[in-house]
Amino acid sequence: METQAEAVTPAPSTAGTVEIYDTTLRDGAQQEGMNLSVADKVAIAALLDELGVDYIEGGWPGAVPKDTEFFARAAKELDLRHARLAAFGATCRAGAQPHEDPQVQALVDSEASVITLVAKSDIRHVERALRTDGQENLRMIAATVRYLAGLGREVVVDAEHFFDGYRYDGEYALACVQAAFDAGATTVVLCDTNGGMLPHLVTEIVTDVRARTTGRLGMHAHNDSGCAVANTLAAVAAGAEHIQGTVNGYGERTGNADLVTCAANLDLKLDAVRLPGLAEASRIAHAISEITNIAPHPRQPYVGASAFAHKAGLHASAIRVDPDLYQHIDPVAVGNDMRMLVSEMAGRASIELKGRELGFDLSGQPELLQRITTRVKAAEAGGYTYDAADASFELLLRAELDGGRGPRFFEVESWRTFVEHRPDAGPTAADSEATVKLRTGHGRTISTGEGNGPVNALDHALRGALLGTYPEIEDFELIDYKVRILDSQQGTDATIRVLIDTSDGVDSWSTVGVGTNIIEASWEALTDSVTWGLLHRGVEPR
Ligand SMILES: CC(=O)SCCNC(=O)CCNC(=O)[C@H](O)C(C)(C)COP(=O)(O)OP(=O)(O)OC[C@H]1O[C@@H](n2cnc3c(N)ncnc32)[C@H](O)[C@@H]1OP(=O)(O)O
Ligand SMILES: CC(=O)C(=O)O
Repeated sequence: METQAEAVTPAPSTAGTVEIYDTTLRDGAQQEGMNLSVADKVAIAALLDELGVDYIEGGWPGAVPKDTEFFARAAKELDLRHARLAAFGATCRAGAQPHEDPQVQALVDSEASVITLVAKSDIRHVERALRTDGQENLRMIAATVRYLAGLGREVVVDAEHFFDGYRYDGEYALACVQAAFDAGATTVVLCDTNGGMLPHLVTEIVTDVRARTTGRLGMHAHNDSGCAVANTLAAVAAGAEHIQGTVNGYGERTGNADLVTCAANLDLKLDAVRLPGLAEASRIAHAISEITNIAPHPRQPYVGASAFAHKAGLHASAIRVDPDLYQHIDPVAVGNDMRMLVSEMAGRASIELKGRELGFDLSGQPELLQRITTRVKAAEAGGYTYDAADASFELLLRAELDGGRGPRFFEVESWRTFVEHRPDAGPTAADSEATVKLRTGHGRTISTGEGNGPVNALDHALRGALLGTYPEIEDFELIDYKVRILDSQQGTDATIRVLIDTSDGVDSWSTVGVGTNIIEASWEALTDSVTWGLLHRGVEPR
């Protein structure tokens, strides 16, 4: 069987034996709510190249105007070191010739050295969606591949609905694969377009296709059965040498196979890939989340913020001996970090390891560790949550180390706040006022603040009172404020937990306050926030 067009030079693979093909910019962009600008796409492509993927599918030029522009800009702006750009499009239309089809011409005009064609391989789709017959579809595939390969392009064929098509009419699905290889496709990618496959079916089908063809096979899995990564790995085990997926698993409906998870498994566990940027994967996946403006999923395998976060005391006690006892890999391999979470489930080992993470050596101090553990458990029983408020935990730890006192940048004399309802005020007018009286080494200060809501007014008043002594707080900005009612059956007497996230433009930190009064709880979280911020700026109490 002829599997390669002579004119085609295979892509130099940076990986082991399996090629990594990213489709974040095309299939990933088909995710509900995602809308990438051309500049976003260029920025993501640069990050994907840093990750070290072999191919970056940039979009469908000729169909989506932004994608046409992407290829034009990419040629000028991107200096790709690892990856080759692939332009995606369909085979020529039924009854047409590829050189006359404007959509095929747009692929040529994109100047991408790799062209990926989506081709029907399920006879039901051929007859019902394309409204043509099986022979004509085989002609469309062969003619389009031959035309593009003849122009010196590497041609990848995505056999759409391959698995469903194979189960319905295996001979026809295989004939589509064969037609693509015979015409010069370097790779035929078996697509689980509807995402409903299970790993044992993928193993069975890919094994059969492998036995009956000789060209490079790929796998493109959607996640509708929750098995996209497993299906991709099953395909590789059965002989596929090219995998497609998207960073963070973006994609239509439930998404595509998460490419980083797939590649990390193939690299670290199966030795089938060498991804040059794997050790930067966490940063790159998060940077791409920033660009897509879709919050990263903390429980994402390998790169999620919680992927190596340990909460249970028993886990921590074993990790203290050897982190491998509770981790499947060293997080450094994917640029992630092990984190200890302090909570009601903590034991002394959790506190010792968290202390180490924060720069305190608490080893050999069992009484101190016990005191802190007891205090944490009691506070958590009362509504505090330290696994979401590292900064407040650090202040608690410092207080225990300092005989119960802890860092003090100011002494609060009193504070008060009130809300005034004025029917004639506009919607943006401040409706609250707060007064804070406190003392620093520079003397007594009284400050009044206005705000939209009493907490905002208190924040302004506290800043006003401290700014003269500690100008550093000018940079502190409250970036998130969350309130949770802990025992809602108590009605207006319920315990309230407030979590505040603060940033100084470089770092961000989280603090917690608890009380039956939302303003009191907020005040506690606010003062912890200012104290931790000053401490970490290296400021001495003045
Ligand atoms: C599985 C996948 O995710 S594949 C990628 C899907 N991505 C997208 O669809 C995003 C970009 N798509 C588009 O911008 C538009 O759908 C376009 C430009 C491609 C086509 O738009 P239109 O010409 O208006 O056609 P429309 O979208 O209504 O229908 C698709 C046409 O392509 C045909 N078609 C579908 N698949 C193929 C194929 N593999 N080969 C050739 N023709 C195909 C359909 O039969 C239909 O033809 P018809 O116009 O004769 O009915
Ligand atoms: C090609 C493609 O995106 C699919 O079949 O899902």
